[in-house]
Amino acid sequence: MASVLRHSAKFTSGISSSLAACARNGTACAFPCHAFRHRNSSTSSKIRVDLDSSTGVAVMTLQGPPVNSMCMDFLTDFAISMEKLELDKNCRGLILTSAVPKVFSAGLDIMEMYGKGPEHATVFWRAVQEMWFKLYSSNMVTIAAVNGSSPAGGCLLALSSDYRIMADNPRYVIGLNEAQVGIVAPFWLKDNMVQTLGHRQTEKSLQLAQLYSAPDALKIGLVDKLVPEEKVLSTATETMAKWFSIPDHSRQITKSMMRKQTIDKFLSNRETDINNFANFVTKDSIQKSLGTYLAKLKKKKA
Ligand SMILES: CCCCCCCCCCCCC/C=C/C(=O)SCCNC(=O)CCNC(=O)[C@H](O)C(C)(C)COP(=O)(O)OP(=O)(O)OC[C@H]1O[C@@H](n2cnc3c(N)ncnc32)[C@H](O)[C@@H]1OP(=O)(O)O
Repeated sequence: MASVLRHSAKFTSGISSSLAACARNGTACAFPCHAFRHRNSSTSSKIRVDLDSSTGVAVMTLQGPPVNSMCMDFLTDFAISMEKLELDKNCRGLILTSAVPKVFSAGLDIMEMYGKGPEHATVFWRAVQEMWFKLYSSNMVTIAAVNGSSPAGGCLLALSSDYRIMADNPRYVIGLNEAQVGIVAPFWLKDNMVQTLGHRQTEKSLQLAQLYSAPDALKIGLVDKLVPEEKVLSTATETMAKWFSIPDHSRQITKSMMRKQTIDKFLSNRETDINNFANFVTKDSIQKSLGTYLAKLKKKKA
């Protein structure tokens, strides 16, 4: 709870923060103040949210270096930001992107799963479920602007969005590589992938823990569009306009109809899924796999 309060994202007026910035720099404000009239920003330790009320588009920027890994603070910030945006009548669409060079998100923070007891595993997994659930069931149009590598939990963010745009860079990878880490994608994430790629492709992707380069991800339909890196965000904004041309109520009902089965299955198995995770991740054999994987990640640098 303390952590929730500490990291509670505070929406502040864009006008006052811009003026404050000008005042801090001791410079005349370069932008006319009306340019900020409709902007609201919130920043927490891991996530920044900028909502332009005049367009109805919020940009959520992941800003947790070195790799935007999803630790408890990240998950808490994410849930709070989503709740605020969902309740904000001025917000119709959300773009997810990263401020960390070359990485969209490295997925779950492995340190949150390594060397921790079942109580921590329970709290952590509930927060992971909540992140997926809030995004997957969002009323907003959600677009992932994937401007870097996006393995595992990073791919989860993309998969649960309505549309995925990725930087056209063959060095960036995306996919669910959980099996490589010695863990298993939960059923709701597997279902989410099946809906996107189909059963056969998902089976191969998950069993082989495949990470696809951006061009390969486009080929199999894991992402919808590739654009040069500097155009990822602007393309996401243009794409949003197309989705906004459909009336919200009919688009939202259609989305919820398409996703209902997966959501219902998740909700009725949520507690079992948490218990399975806590039992699974605290097993000696799984801890050993996680330790080996972590060591490999560290060794990469040496
Ligand atoms: C019946 C049983 C069923 C029960 C169900 C059980 C469920 C079990 C669990 C299911 C969980 C599924 C859902 C999701 C899982 C995950 O997300 S697991 C995480 C997987 N992620 C990865 O494998 C990515 C690993 N990282 C990388 O590949 C690279 O870091 C990168 C993202 C491509 C970036 O590369 P680069 O820019 O070269 O950075 P690095 O030098 O590699 O890393 C910088 C530092 O960050 C550390 N780090 C990287 N990733 C993570 C991470 N995910 N968690 C924690 N830390 C990470 C890395 O070690 C470096 O650290 P330092 O060396 O200390 O600087």
